[in-house]
Amino acid sequence: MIKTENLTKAYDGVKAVDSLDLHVEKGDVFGFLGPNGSGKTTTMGMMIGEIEPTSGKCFINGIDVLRHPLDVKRIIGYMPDGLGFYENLNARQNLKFFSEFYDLPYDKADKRITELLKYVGLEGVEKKTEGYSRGMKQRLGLAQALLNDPEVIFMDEPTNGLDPQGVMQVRNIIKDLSSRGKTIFFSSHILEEVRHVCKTVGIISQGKLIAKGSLDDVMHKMDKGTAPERSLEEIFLQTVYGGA
Ligand SMILES: Nc1ncnc2c1ncn2[C@@H]1O[C@H](COP(=O)(O)OP(=O)(O)OP(=O)(O)O)[C@@H](O)[C@H]1O
Repeated sequence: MIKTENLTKAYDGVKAVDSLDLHVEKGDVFGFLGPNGSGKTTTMGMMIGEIEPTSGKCFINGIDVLRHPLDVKRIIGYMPDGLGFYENLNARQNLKFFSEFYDLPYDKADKRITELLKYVGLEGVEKKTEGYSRGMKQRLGLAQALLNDPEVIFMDEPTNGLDPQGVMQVRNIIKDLSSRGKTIFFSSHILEEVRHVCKTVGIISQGKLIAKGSLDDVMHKMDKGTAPERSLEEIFLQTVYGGA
């Protein structure tokens, strides 16, 4: 469960995230939609305890992120937008390095890494990550985010730059994680990306949450019944970008 209360971040007096009140239920796949610069990454940064809010609060499974950041780190996984790996190490070696941040005994970590490499389709890939395609890096990033078998998983634009096959693979993994009861917070600036996997969505524009609920409800609210023939994509684009 993810809950924010009045969560706000200002940079030099300008609010990147403005009074965000969100509630994501346990087991939900929540799509956080908004254009570039709308505040998605900043919001996630505050949720995972990497960005200090200017004001407001955030709770993960009832734990206050600001007061107990390490407790929160133990139960979350984070897949950032820009993935950083040691390029001269292979996938297993990278995961081994990251596993040392968790209290996993050596043999347990090894077993977990083997399971995860299989899960994301990188089993048997021995080459260094410098030779990885973007899709392979995304899948390794996902494995990294799942190392501690987190209850709540944050993904910042996880399908960004992937080809259709890569997009499908990430979507299938998200669906599988959801079927195992994980709570997933997934950001994107593309409506199509969240439609396939998300149960509920929130739309952020210029730091403010302008709608939340089921995708149909949200689109219905934003449409205001003015042009019923418009597609969801058109309604979304008009609302957040002000386009035609
Ligand atoms: N460290 C920072 N210092 C100053 N301004 C920042 C900083 N980080 C973010 N911002 C500003 O806050 C706003 C929200 O940025 P953020 O990265 O959260 O948006 P986003 O929705 O994730 O964008 P994108 O889709 O491009 O990743 C932007 O105007 C950005 O320029």
